[in-house]
Amino acid sequence: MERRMRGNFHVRCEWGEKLEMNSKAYLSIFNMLQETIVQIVKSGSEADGNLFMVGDVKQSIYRFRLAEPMLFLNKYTQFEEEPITNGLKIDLNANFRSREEVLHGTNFIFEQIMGETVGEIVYDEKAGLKPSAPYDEVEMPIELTILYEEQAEAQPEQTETDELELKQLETEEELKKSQQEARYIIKRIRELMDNGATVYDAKEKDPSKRVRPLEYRDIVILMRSMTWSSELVEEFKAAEIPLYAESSKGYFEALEVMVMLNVLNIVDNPYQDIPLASILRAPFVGCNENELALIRLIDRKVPFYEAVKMFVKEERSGLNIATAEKLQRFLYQLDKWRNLARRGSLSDLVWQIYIDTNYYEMVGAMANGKQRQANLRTLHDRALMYEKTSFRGLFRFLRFIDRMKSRGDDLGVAKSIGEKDNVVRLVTIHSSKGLEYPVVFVAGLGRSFNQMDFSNPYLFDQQFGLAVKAIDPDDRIMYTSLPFLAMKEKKILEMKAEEMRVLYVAMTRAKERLILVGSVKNWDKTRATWCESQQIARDAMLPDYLRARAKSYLDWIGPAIARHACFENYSDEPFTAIEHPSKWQVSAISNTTFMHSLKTDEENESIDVLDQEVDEHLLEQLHQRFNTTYPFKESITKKSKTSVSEIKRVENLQREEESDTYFLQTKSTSTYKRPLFLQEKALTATEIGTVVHTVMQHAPKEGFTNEADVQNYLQALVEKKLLTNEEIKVVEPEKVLQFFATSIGQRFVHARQIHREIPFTMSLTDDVGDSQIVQGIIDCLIEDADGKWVLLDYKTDKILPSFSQEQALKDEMEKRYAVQLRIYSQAIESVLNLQVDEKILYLYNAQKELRLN
Ligand SMILES: Nc1ncnc2c1ncn2[C@@H]1O[C@H](COP(=O)(O)OP(=O)(O)OP(=O)(O)O)[C@@H](O)[C@H]1O
Repeated sequence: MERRMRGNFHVRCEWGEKLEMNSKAYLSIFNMLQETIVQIVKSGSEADGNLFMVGDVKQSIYRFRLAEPMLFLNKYTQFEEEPITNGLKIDLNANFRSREEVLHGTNFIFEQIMGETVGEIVYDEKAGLKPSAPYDEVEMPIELTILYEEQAEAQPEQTETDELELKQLETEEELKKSQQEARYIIKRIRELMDNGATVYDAKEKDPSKRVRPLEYRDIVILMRSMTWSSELVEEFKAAEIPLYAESSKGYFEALEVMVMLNVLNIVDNPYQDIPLASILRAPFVGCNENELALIRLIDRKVPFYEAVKMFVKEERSGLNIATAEKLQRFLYQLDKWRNLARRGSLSDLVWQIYIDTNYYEMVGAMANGKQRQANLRTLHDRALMYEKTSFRGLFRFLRFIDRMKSRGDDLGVAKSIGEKDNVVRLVTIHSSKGLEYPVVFVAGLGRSFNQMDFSNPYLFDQQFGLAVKAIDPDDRIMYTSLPFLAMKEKKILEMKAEEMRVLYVAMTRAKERLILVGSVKNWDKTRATWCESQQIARDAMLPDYLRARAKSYLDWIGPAIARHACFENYSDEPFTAIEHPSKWQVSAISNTTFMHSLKTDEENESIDVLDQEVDEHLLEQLHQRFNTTYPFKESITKKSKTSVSEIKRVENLQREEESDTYFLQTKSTSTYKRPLFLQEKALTATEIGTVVHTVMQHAPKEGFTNEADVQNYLQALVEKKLLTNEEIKVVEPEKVLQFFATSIGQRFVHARQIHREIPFTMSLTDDVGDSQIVQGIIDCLIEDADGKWVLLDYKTDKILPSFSQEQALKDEMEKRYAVQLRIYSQAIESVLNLQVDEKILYLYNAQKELRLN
């Protein structure tokens, strides 16, 4: 607190007789706690006391830190210019910073928008900025540039427009608002530089040196937040204008920091595959993906570190000698670092790694090199600071960093540039407070204010406490309560007042040139809305409702500017402008101006390529690569796992013998069990097949003596819940009985062993050598009385009369089921190690047995 007080206040303070302190302060960022402390330590009353406070409430932009502008305002209204009992008030509105255009323009906007109801502060004559700095006569109006999206004209001739749009889409890139604003700013900076823009230094004693050429360091881009910073950085990089973006995030995501932390992790414990792979890919080891794959192939199971060591051993005199040597050097270094980690200090180790790998110099040569080097220095500083604590060792340091990462504590990208570096700066409006720059761009003015705070179901207020949304637990509804609504309205107004002050801070940072940039979607609509303010009486400020409903800075700036004479070109109707000394230069630019034509680039490229001589070697390689056919082309269509029925189906299809003419399709394609209520209607062929199989699966070995016997057996199946009453209705008892009368039925009855429903899984290798996992279920395997093994399969196909001839039936059955039974017998032979002597199909409907070859 003492530091804060000393850092923040102009306080002449006597603490009893003992303490005398001179400090600098801004009352505008005062909060209740600070006010209370100051009230305690000051002496005397307001009229004769020793407290001196200074501040500009229009710059109070720290409400999120509980700064309370009302503290200032209360004093401001109570204190008098010629006080008797009150405090003395001195208005310091002479401005020694900015050119008059900046100040008049700022006054013009804020006189219209900042008021007590919306804005909390009255921007009157006393608050207005008075130009007092000596500048030359050059005129520099404030620039307001609106970037808008090109609206597609509504054309009745559909086809032509579509084609046109399509063409546009093909040839032009899509631009984000951040990119278009960045490109505009870049263009403007280039114009200023190319046109020999100058900077006026009023403080320079030698009058001949007061005017000097504009440099990058004189330019700042101010934004409400850094959300767009990466896009801006990218665009500036492409335009080759140095831009320094102050950022509080992204330290741990920076490539160089990640690589170095990986090195430290590996020094701590090399048995970490991913960090190790990352280091091997880093330029100081220099392996490529192929080399990493070769290392892995040495042994796929061992940790990668082991694989590296094995690779070095095996390949030192082998084909990959260059890779082995690289890795050997790395292993040697790693050993050295591991030794240092055990014996020396952590910060020395970090620095030694930078030296051994030349990584510090290397990142310096990369894009944004200074920033990267600063990031590495910060890591070293961290290690140094860590050693000053009671903790020791690399392992603990890494855990400490891990904890920081998981907590989301980012170090912020390290500051890499000093005051003297000649770069354009991108900073938040908040961090620009108190500073000044010759040329200021304020960008992103069309972006919506952040309203996140109001999406919670509760709100806090210093004055009114807590307001929550109402919850009806019975109906499970949450709705806005009246107190919540009232508090939300208050908070939104406070937020807007704060945003207004943020805009004020932004505009008052400029010494000479102020360039305001914002994007809108539809310029015609926006323009029309802005022009509505031309109807307002000229001496009146913008109405409360209009200022209160603003969603972005442009919603304030636009309607205010529309009343200035500079807006004549954009106004459809003539209007009487407010008479004001401010000078503005308004321009509206379509975003298409900043789109790079992709097509032209491509065309240029192709022309370039055509001009070049043909590289025969490259051509040969291209031919080879494009004409290569995959050697295992057939294999890619095969399933790695399949069922016997699937193989059967595929083979049958291949033979094109799905002969519906002879056979009724016995099985429907669906193999899922239908729900009971559907089954009650009528069983499908598949279901009938399943029922018959169940009956045969459980049939007693000795068979049945008569139909009643079969009927009882079926009933028993229902009782055991193996079948339903509906299902047994489709079973014809005489057909079941008949089975036992056939020769195979008799062999069944007298069999030594019977195995039924045998599931199997086996690997089948086809002619090409591809293996496939096959699964299936064998109906029945019998060892008959003579010790012969018989493979029996029940079939429920309906046989048409045209197959009354034994041979025709046999041929057809052979075609249909030979594959299946062949696989079954292969399975039995390989899994059970038996020799299948006979393969028999039992045709349940025809009540015939067929022996297959
Ligand atoms: N009396 C003066 N004569 C000449 N120049 C002055 C005078 N007072 C201040 N300046 C100059 O005006 C500029 C702004 O001054 P200073 O930063 O103190 O203002 P400030 O009120 O703190 O501004 P802000 O709060 O808006 O950041 C500086 O460049 C400073 O050198």
